[in-house]
Amino acid sequence: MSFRIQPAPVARPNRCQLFGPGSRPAIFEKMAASAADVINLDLEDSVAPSDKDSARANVIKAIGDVDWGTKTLSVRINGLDTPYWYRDVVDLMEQAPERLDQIMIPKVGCAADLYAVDALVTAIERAKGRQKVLAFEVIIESAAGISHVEEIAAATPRLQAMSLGAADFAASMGMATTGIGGTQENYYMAREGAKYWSDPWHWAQTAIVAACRTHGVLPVDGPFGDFSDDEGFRAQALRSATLGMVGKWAIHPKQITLANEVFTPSAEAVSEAREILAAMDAAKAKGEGATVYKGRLVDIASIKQAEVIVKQSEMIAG
Ligand SMILES: CC(=O)SCCNC(=O)CCNC(=O)[C@H](O)C(C)(C)COP(=O)(O)OP(=O)(O)OC[C@H]1O[C@@H](n2cnc3c(N)ncnc32)[C@H](O)[C@@H]1OP(=O)(O)O
Ligand SMILES: O=CC(=O)O
Ligand SMILES: [Mg+2]
Repeated sequence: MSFRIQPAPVARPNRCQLFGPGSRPAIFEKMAASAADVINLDLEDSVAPSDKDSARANVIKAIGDVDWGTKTLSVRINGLDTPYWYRDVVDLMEQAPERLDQIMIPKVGCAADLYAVDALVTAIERAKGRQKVLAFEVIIESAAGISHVEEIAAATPRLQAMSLGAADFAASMGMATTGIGGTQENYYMAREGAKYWSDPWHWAQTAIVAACRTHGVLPVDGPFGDFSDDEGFRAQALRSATLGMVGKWAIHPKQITLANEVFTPSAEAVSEAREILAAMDAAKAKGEGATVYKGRLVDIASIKQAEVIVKQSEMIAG
């Protein structure tokens, strides 16, 4: 065990991140009125190259004009492999009001990618006298990104959240699928004539969670493309929550309720966590480090597990 204390991530709800193309301003008010914790106005892959300039202008106007309430407001800029990203950063930082909370940097492949964006953002913040420190979030969605995930998580104190982007990740890894997230038909074990489906995203998710938890960054599950498949979305989200992720993207409004349900600890889970804490208080009062709760072992590690659930529920309740 390291003597270093694991840093806590930013204390804000991040159960659902709702995406919408910057080229579709008609939905901005609907996004603002939604129950998502985070809004991602997209300048990247949902915007056609011919619309990049107008989408950027739409987004900058909407940051000031729309009432985003208490939501975390984020803009996904274009990747560093494109000619668009520097203009995204310069125009957002020079023209958008300080209501903008963070930018999402896609297709990050190494820590130096974040160093470059940080340098540009820092220079403009100083030049323009911006008071609010812009936060960053990143998408791990390439072979390089997952290979360097730990150095990316440590790259800058601006970094608040990291998502797995299943679509680009699958493409970069050469995975034989066009599905965005969820169960993959051909990823199964066979035994005695039956198929047992496994989870091809699991290893990347756990790598992201470990890197994030080491460096105090929120780990988030990215898109689930088939928005007609509620059961598939819920199963994917439940797996992500079980692994330690705090939320999931919605690429259609009908996914918001599903994400919020999964990533809000249930009343039963919170009440059981509180009972475990009470059982351990009673054990400690008797000088014991371990006791029995509902027929199973609970000990000092169980206190930390229970506190994760209680703290998450208290933070969401505000
Ligand atoms: C792999 C990745 O990078 S994912 C991230 C990038 N992708 C995106 O941002 C895509 C986000 N989603 C969308 O653009 C759209 O939801 C689409 C294209 C998938 C579907 O759009 P539509 O065909 O309009 O969906 P649909 O007809 O079911 O919409 C139902 C209602 O929700 C609204 N709506 C649709 N998408 C959104 C959204 N993202 N946010 C808020 N409201 C929305 C529609 O305007 C419509 O409203 P109405 O009932 O008042 O008319
Ligand atoms: O950007 C997201 C993805 O899945 O790709
Ligand atoms: Mg992507």
